[in-house]
Amino acid sequence: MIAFNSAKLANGGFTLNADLSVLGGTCTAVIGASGAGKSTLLMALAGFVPVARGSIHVAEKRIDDLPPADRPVSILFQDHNLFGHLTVRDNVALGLRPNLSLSTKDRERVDEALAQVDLHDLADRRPAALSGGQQQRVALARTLLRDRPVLLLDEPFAALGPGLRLEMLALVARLTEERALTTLMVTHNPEDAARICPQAIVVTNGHAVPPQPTQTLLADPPEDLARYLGRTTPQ
Ligand SMILES: Nc1ncnc2c1ncn2[C@@H]1O[C@H](COP(=O)(O)OP(=O)(O)OP(=O)(O)O)[C@@H](O)[C@H]1O
Repeated sequence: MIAFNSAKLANGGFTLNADLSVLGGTCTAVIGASGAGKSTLLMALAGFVPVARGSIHVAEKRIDDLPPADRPVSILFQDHNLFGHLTVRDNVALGLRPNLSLSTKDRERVDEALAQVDLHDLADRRPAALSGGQQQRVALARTLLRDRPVLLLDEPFAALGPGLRLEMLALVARLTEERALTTLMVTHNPEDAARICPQAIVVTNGHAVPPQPTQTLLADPPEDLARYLGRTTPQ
């Protein structure tokens, strides 16, 4: 479980207030207009945006005073930063050992992560010989190897076609359940949010609003969310 306690997040000159908690073991969407502060919320959890007031707890433990590397968090971005000269297996192994010096046990864990994202048959290929969706799965396997209980996804599948996007969403939903992860997913696509996230946080007017049921929110959105979703009728 994640809790932002009367937190004021200071991203340069931009401030976001968050006083909310997120259920563990499930996927929660983060939605709102461009520039509203969705990435700011995720980056504060990961330790790249400072908390000027209040605190952040994960599973009852205060984390906002920890350096990024010590936080129970891993992040997947849209730009997955794979290394072109390394095989799929080595790109994944980097999540575990940055110097690629692997023990037998490490190798087993890498193979396990590859199997979880159905990439074991492609482990010896280089990223250029993979589709966009397969590349994103390599990045996801590397993220999973970090074995952190909180998974942050910042518009990870925006560049993928509809079929691959649905495939990746299903994979995230499955891994969230299997590993009892607390997943926060920033998305501009309400259908993606509704598909795998029972609850959604709306970021608007300098505030992250506590999670509400996604279906209800999208069926009857407040005015500014309706405007963002393009559902307002012109006057
Ligand atoms: N380093 C920074 N210094 C000052 N302002 C920043 C910095 N980074 C982001 N901002 C501002 O903070 C606000 C929130 O940015 P953020 O990236 O969190 O929004 P977002 O909701 O994720 O947007 P998008 O959907 O476009 O990715 C924006 O107005 C942005 O211009």
